[in-house]
Amino acid sequence: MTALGLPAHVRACLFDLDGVLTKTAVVHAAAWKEMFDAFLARREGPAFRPFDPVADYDEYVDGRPRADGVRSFLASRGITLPEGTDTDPPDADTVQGLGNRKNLLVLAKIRREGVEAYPGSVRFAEAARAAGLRRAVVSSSANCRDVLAAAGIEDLFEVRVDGIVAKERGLPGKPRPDTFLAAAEDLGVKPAEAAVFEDALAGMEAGRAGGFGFVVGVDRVGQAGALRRHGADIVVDDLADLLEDDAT
Ligand SMILES: O=P(O)(O)OC[C@H]1O[C@@H](O)[C@H](O)[C@@H](O)[C@@H]1O
Repeated sequence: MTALGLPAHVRACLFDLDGVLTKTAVVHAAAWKEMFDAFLARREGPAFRPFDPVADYDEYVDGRPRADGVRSFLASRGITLPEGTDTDPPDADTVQGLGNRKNLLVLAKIRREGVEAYPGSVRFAEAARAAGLRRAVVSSSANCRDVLAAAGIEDLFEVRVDGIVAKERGLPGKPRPDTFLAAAEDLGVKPAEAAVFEDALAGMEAGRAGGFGFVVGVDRVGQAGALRRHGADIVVDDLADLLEDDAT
């Protein structure tokens, strides 16, 4: 293990964004809940079963590209909607319309509340840079670039593979490993030389499926066991826990 708490063969770090670098997983979860609950109430009446912002979010939505999250949660309730197109208005009951509605809610929340980076993640990424490790952000979010900029941390990363880049390159999102593999390739390292940092179960699966050198589960919500079952080699509460000078 190195001073960064990583195996010696690791030459690059591939960081998820929401919930790993920035405190935005809860913002996404709240926006998903607001959108799905309004949709379910309209469709099923007042006795509808609400979206659970922990269990449903983790299982069906977290870490996946936006439209995949819509489809996957609706499928869990036995609902299929027409796909629509990405220009659908936010009141259209299509997969894309629901996704657009949720995105407006996320953007409004981010505008209102701003974006904060986790201080421990910033210190870890700075330590990785100082140690000569390559660094990428790998996020399903189409808002990744704006969130990095709002948190003031975009300069810490050499490569960004996000929802927009994935769409341009035709890469399937997490839980498939393709976006992480593309980031490793862009950084010039083999998957076995890269460590993946993820808080989402879908991200863990992507890390395992891609044959990466080390998979770090970041547990912000008390799901360490599930992260391990989905592929984490190690689980930490915060990236600062990996730094030698923070070890107790
Ligand atoms: O809707 P966006 O910003 O493109 O993000 C897609 C997904 O990005 C992931 O990073 C989040 O974990 C999900 O909650 C989110 O739905």
